[in-house]
Amino acid sequence: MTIQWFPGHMTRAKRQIEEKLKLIDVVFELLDARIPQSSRNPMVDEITGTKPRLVLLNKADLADAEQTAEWSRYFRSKGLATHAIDANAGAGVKDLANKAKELLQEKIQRQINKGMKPRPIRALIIGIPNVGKSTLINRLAGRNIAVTGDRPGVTKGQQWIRFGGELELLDTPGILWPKFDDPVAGFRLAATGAIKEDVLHLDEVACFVLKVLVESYGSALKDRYGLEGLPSELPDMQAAIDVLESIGKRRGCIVSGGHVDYEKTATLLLRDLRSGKLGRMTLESPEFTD
Ligand SMILES: Nc1nc2c(ncn2[C@@H]2O[C@H](COP(=O)(O)OP(=O)(O)OP(=O)(O)O)[C@@H](O)[C@H]2O)c(=O)[nH]1
Repeated sequence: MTIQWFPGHMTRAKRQIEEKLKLIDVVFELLDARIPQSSRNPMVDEITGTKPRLVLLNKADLADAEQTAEWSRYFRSKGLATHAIDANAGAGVKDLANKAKELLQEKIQRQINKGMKPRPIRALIIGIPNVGKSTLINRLAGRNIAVTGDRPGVTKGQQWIRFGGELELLDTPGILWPKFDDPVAGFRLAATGAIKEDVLHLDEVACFVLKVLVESYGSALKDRYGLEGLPSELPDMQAAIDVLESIGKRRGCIVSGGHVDYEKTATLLLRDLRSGKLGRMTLESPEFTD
């Protein structure tokens, strides 16, 4: 679901997360592994403060594995522990308790030294819309539980979900707003489906995607649509439209008069990208973000 964010919403969302932080030991910051920087809330450091945090690169099954490794190195260089997961299929999810334990080692050791039995670690999942918060909560819970009531401004009784004997999770995630002020981040968010398609023009999003794909994943693009003579980069919008047109022709996205239906072609391209049919792809690299 995409929420329209206004300053009032942001303040409320921030306050709601700050309330939840009082209850927990560790934050699981969920990012989309295909766009780790663009799917990051711009105020997350400020909001989470000194609370121990684990960055989870979700949808890793759709991302370029080499790039995910690069991003993990990047976050580690910033002092943030990172772990790649696929909340849908469950890959990496069972390691979460151990990862959280590693982060809280000193605190746990102090409890043991005092002769106390360490209690389960309490965690909160936070992230922007569509990043996979509910999917991860449901996977950890081992069943579908309702979390949709936790929209900013909607209050709901909170419960703990037990995962094994060592981890407890708040059943309502913290919802953060995505980046708005950076137009390129906006295109990346639209490309992966994190923001609604009617916010940005579909064909513009498709042209943005094509530019990235031609430059980084040209052979996958060629193979998928049987394209010939694909350039190694797209210097301008017209060059991207030309590729979109070739795809439209190859896929029979034609309207009366024999013209290419750009919207239909753009929809097809974005559907293929989001479902992984084009292969595993990451749309931004860490070296460009600092
Ligand atoms: N391929 C893949 N898809 C995923 C993964 N995690 C979540 N999804 C899909 O991403 C979409 C959004 O997941 P949700 O769990 O609803 O995301 P959310 O963060 O709770 O979204 P909001 O309710 O809008 O805040 C769904 O179609 C999920 O099936 C993953 O690791 N891999």
